[in-house]
Amino acid sequence: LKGNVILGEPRNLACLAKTWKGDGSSSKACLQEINENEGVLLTEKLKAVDYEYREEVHWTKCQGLLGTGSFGEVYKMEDKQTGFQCAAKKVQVEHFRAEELTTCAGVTHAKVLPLYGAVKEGLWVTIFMKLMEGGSLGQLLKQCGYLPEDRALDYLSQTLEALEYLHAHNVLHGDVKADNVLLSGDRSHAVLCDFGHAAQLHPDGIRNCLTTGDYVPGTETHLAPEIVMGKHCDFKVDVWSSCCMMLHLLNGYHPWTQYYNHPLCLKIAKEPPPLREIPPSCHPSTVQVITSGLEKEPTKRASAAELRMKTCKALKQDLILNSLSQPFSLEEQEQMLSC
Ligand SMILES: N#Cc1cccc(-c2csc(Nc3cc(F)ccc3O)n2)c1
Repeated sequence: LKGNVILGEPRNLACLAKTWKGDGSSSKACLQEINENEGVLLTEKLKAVDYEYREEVHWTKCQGLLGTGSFGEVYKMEDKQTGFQCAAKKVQVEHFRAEELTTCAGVTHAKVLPLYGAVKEGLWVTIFMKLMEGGSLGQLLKQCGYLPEDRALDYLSQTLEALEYLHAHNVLHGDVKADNVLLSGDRSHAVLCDFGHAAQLHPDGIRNCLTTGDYVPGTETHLAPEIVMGKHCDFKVDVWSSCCMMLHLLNGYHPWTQYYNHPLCLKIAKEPPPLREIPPSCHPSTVQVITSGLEKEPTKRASAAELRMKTCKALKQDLILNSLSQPFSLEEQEQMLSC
């Protein structure tokens, strides 16, 4: 069995990933394809052996399912040689989008989940990422129902930090939601993950239409009006989604779902923004944040950078007014005030 798995650089992974386009699953699924093993590992902690990196041979899943990502399930895995553990998402080749890797391969930012590499083995692509002990924000929400206002603001602020960086690098995430925000063990740090719906926008500012080509829209309840109307889209679609996530964090349910049945896209296009879903208990500065991010007209909508500033101001207001009631550690309060 020959393999072609190397220790390499993000750019090597980005160009190899483009050859993994889904059409391999058509006529070319010959025997050679089934046993093919190629990829790029970006860290020494994952070690290929004689250019091979195969499941059960060089790495193995440990414990159960961590979660479900876009187009594939996520497992905790262990490298058999080094004992290093990380997260791994297995995607069938025909559902694999090269953008999942090309958009985030070269990205290093404190609020974006680090990529450790990706390997194709037969008809499967496995993507390796840093393990986040705290699980996803979506899982935290399922456990505790909904979040207090300042915790929600803090996670929104960290998500907007990631979006600010990605947008500055012409990357649109495309599926911002609580399930794609992962937490550190103590749940104080949040990182954005899962670039399965990401797109690289051309910096010349011409807005792209996301409903053409192989683009698969993100989560319906979080889709911006311009996407459901098939209009040209830009980074502002992520800002809209981040405020849909904020409503989800505060209420414990996705926007629109308490008022309408599926398909929701017609309502998202026709109805005013779901501002009535902002809890009445929210501080005016928090209302202002969500209102600025849920502007239907993208040109009027706040950018990720602008919304992060507003979120930080709201946090400071909230913290000062509520500092006694929230059981935040002093370190956490300092972290929030520093944002
Ligand atoms: N660690 C971890 C962990 C725990 C729970 C959910 C997730 C999760 C949700 S989407 C997600 N995507 C993802 C995970 C990978 F390992 C590699 C590529 C991915 O797109 N992961 C990760």
